[in-house]
Amino acid sequence: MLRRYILLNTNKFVNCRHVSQSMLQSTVDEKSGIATVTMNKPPVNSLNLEFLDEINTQLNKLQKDKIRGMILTSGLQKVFCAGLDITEFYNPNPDRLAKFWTVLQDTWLSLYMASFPTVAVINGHSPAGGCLFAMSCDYRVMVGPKYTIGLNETKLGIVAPKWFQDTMVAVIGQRKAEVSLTTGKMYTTDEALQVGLIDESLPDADSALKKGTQFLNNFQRISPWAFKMTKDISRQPTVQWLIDNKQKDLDFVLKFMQSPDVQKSLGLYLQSLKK
Ligand SMILES: CCCCCCCCCC/C=C/CC(=O)SCCNC(=O)CCNC(=O)[C@H](O)C(C)(C)COP(=O)(O)OP(=O)(O)OC[C@H]1O[C@@H](n2cnc3c(N)ncnc32)[C@H](O)[C@@H]1OP(=O)(O)O
Repeated sequence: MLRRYILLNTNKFVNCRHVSQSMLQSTVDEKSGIATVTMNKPPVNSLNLEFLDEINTQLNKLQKDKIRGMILTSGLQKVFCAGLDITEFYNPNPDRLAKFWTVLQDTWLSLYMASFPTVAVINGHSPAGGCLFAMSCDYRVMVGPKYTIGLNETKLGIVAPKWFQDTMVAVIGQRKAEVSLTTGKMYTTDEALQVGLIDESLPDADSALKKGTQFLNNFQRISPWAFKMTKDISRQPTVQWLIDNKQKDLDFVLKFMQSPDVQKSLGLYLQSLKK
């Protein structure tokens, strides 16, 4: 493995393994075994087929490398992740859409059930799929106060799939999730903290990264096996539906996304984004 000194987001030089450099940068601190995975796909880290594939491959690699923890963050100025790339849904090629959705399912399962502890350092806006990724980590630290986070699918005229919804229920509870999902609510950092969607709010990215690292350091004294078993038991009810219904979920999406009404809503939403 290539060893070198590189500059991390913390502006400190640390001795680390440099794992990859493309849309995703991943570094592992040799001493702590903590990986920092930085999404860097301008302009907004939207999740298309290729990007998701890269994220999933990296998560699987980190698992094999037996890292001790992971921070997921963004290298962009003001966006953590804009969610799924809407152009994957608009006038889709059915074969590509099927691949895209399958890789999304797999990436979510890899992240949600990661064998190592994970922290999302949310250093920018985090709508829809971006919020799903953040909620799938074990801890969320968000840079405030100006960014927003939430599952806004209804505002696009689409529906958050059951496993997106269940992930939110697991974080903020049934009642709050229901109101949040039906209204497509995007929370400010303060609101997200109040409702329990994030665990901490920090004024800048450096202190958020430090806080995330502090959280991961808790696990130095915890057996990785005990951690993983506990997480599996806790998260099993949320993942089991997708594990049992991957094909049904895919069939739903293929049908739903090719319906004229949904295409019309998506077209209007894309236009409004371009404006
Ligand atoms: C029985 C029911 C079963 C249901 C089965 C169906 C299930 C379907 C589920 C579908 C689930 C979807 C989840 C999603 O993630 S959908 C994506 C939702 N994302 C958003 O709504 C975010 C939209 N973006 C923004 O709000 C903003 O861009 C931002 C993130 C706040 C950043 O703002 P900023 O001002 O910095 O940037 P711009 O808005 O100017 O954007 C720059 C360019 O990027 C393009 N863009 C933005 N977001 C996306 C995106 N998600 N996908 C593709 N492209 C995106 C934007 O158009 C600009 O492009 P331009 O430079 O060409 O103008």
